[in-house]
Amino acid sequence: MTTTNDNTNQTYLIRGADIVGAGRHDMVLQDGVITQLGQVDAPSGAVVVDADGLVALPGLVDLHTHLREPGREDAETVATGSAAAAAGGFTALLAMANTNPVTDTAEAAEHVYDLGQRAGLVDVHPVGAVTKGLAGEELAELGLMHRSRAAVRVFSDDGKCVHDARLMRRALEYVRAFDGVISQHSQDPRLADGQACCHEGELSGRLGLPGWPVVAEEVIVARDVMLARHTGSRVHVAHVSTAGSVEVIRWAKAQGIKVTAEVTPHHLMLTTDLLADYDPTFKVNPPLRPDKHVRALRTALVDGTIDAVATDHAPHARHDKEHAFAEAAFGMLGLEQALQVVNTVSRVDDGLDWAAVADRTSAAPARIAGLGDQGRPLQVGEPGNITLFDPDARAVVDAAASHSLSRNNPWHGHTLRGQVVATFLRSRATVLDGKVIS
Ligand SMILES: NC(=O)N[C@@H](CC(=O)O)C(=O)O
Ligand SMILES: [Zn+2]
Ligand SMILES: [Zn+2]
Repeated sequence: MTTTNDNTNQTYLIRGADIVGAGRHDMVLQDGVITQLGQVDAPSGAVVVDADGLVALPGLVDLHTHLREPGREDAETVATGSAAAAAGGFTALLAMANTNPVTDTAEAAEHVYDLGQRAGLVDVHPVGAVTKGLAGEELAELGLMHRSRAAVRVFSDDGKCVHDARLMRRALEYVRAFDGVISQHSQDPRLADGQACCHEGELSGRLGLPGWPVVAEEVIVARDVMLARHTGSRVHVAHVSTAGSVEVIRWAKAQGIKVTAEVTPHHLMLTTDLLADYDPTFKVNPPLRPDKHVRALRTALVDGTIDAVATDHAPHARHDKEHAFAEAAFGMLGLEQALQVVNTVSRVDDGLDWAAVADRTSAAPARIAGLGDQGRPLQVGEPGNITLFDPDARAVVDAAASHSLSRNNPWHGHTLRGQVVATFLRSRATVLDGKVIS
């Protein structure tokens, strides 16, 4: 699918948005940047967007997206994933390396980068694999990927844990030279064996499903923060799911260790008891956890122990997902509902104000990934990367209405709060009136 945008030079006047960090103002977007802020007259030829009652946030940045191209274009392509991202208010995403072939060379990274440019709806930044083929045996070409056109800065074997401590140490040392970061899928393969498919606890016993214990995650988080301390490098904990991991990260940050962390929308809201019907939609890695962990994750997001919300958008084709629970693929969609979930959760808890939402969904992930022109405050002269969000809308999620090629949407049928109304990428509308512009 080719996407054509003929609105590149269009000027927009966003009328009366509640601009995070700036108050209620009009905003003019032109030539890639915010050119005016305040009470302004419509420049000639400007498209006026009535933003009364809408919040303007810096465009969202996702540290953790699975686009399935190359290899599984039946589940997602760079173009369809980009459309889902734009619809969700994103202006940039990091595309995980577990494609086929794996993104473990400069050429592979440039290929994904170019597909993102061609789709033109969000900035697609490929994540590079830490080890060749994600096999956990030999470091991939980290330096070459960084020096490529794709300028890779985030590396991850996500889907698999870099469990060899010596390899993890070497990877951390390697990326320090260019302020890169290793994003770890924290899961000890000996504590969470190949059969495990849900949280180990009272429910897994009752359902007769092999579970994996919280400690399988926590031992790797603990090990990695010590390796980060030893090397002075940056480690990022992907999809934190347990209260114990939060404690370790909180401690490590207090020591000045360079650790950052992300939590997914689903781990902020959904709990393990959804598995009672053996619905594989809710099968995900790491697994949904009991309420006690969900509460710890929310608290950690509010107090900043967890830096960012990241979707772990993991599309899967029907024939991989619609199986008996034990055989179904791990993963769920997340791009289109992420901001709605954060809005829903933070309304309930009353913990996150809009400045904090903007930080956790945009500024912090942009900083972690080293994306200089994303996550910037909404001020004159800054890039026009903006999401307009209606915080009070209520929408019933319909999986069939997704831009994703896949339908494994855990929010299907849920009523969530809020709705993305418009998204602008460097002043160009990628979404208007809730519709992706293609
Ligand atoms: N999250 C998942 O359950 N699945 C991810 C891999 C991963 O993030 O570990 C996938 O690629 O499908
Ligand atoms: Zn993972
Ligand atoms: Zn993932």
